[in-house]
Amino acid sequence: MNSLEVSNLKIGDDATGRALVRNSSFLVEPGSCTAIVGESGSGKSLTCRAILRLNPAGLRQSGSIALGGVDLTKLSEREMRKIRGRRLCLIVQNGMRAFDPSSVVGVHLRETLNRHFGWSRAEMTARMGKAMESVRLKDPVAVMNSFPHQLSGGMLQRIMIALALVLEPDIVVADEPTTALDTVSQYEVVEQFASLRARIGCSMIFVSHDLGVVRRLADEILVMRDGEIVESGPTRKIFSEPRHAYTRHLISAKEALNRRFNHVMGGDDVVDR
Ligand SMILES: Nc1ncnc2c1ncn2[C@@H]1O[C@H](COP(=O)(O)OP(=O)(O)OP(=O)(O)O)[C@@H](O)[C@H]1O
Repeated sequence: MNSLEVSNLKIGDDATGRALVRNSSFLVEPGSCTAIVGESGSGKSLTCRAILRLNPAGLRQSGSIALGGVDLTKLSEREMRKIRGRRLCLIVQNGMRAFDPSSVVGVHLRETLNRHFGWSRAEMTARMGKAMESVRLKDPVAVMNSFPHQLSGGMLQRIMIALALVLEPDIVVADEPTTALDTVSQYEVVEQFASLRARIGCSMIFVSHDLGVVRRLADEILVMRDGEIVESGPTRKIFSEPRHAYTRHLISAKEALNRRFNHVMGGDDVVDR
């Protein structure tokens, strides 16, 4: 597996001249998980999409993004298409948007696998079926014959994880993949992300507003605010010794919510007033 090194990434809006991501640099080591946290509009999604070169053309971008030493910003669109999916996999917040609503999901899955491997239709179906079972999707054949709107958000995210299991990318970029799910599905999907990493040894970039999820999955954390990385470091250190006032604010807001929840549920914690 390869590392991903983002150096001096700047993204700006040509139309307004606004700086949206300011000089971001970070390294994702092979096999490790880096979480990006920060308030809405801080530049998390733009950073994720920049890695896959999926930002709109109206946004100006500079800096380098090296996957295993190869600068992705220098590749042709044709070369980049071979890397998307096969080596870099994006999982977005709303599973419904990832799929073509007019086809059953099996069509989309086979198209993706067909682009990267020379497998027969039977082999693609067999591999997807096995991966779906391993992410606890019952009856893979029925799932593959369903339209996206017939499946729940949690099922669609698990299908994306199953696809990643088959593709075995170097890096999975997950942009708030659990935000739109109910609590039970969130828990199940987070556990499937953990097991995906353990099974294929991929690295992960995981964007989440949920610091509980971040604590469960991430080795490193980047805290973004107004397009800037204001703090970064190992997860345990960020939680135990947050240096930046904004990071302390994020952590204390999360702890206050936990205390309130425990209080409402009959626990002993005192509620902050
Ligand atoms: N295509 C675009 N053109 C102009 N500005 C954009 C574009 N996409 C995003 N922005 C702006 O860039 C900033 C960062 O957006 P981004 O989507 O990266 O935020 P985010 O941290 O992912 O927020 P959220 O948690 O709400 O998803 C925001 O102010 C947003 O309005």
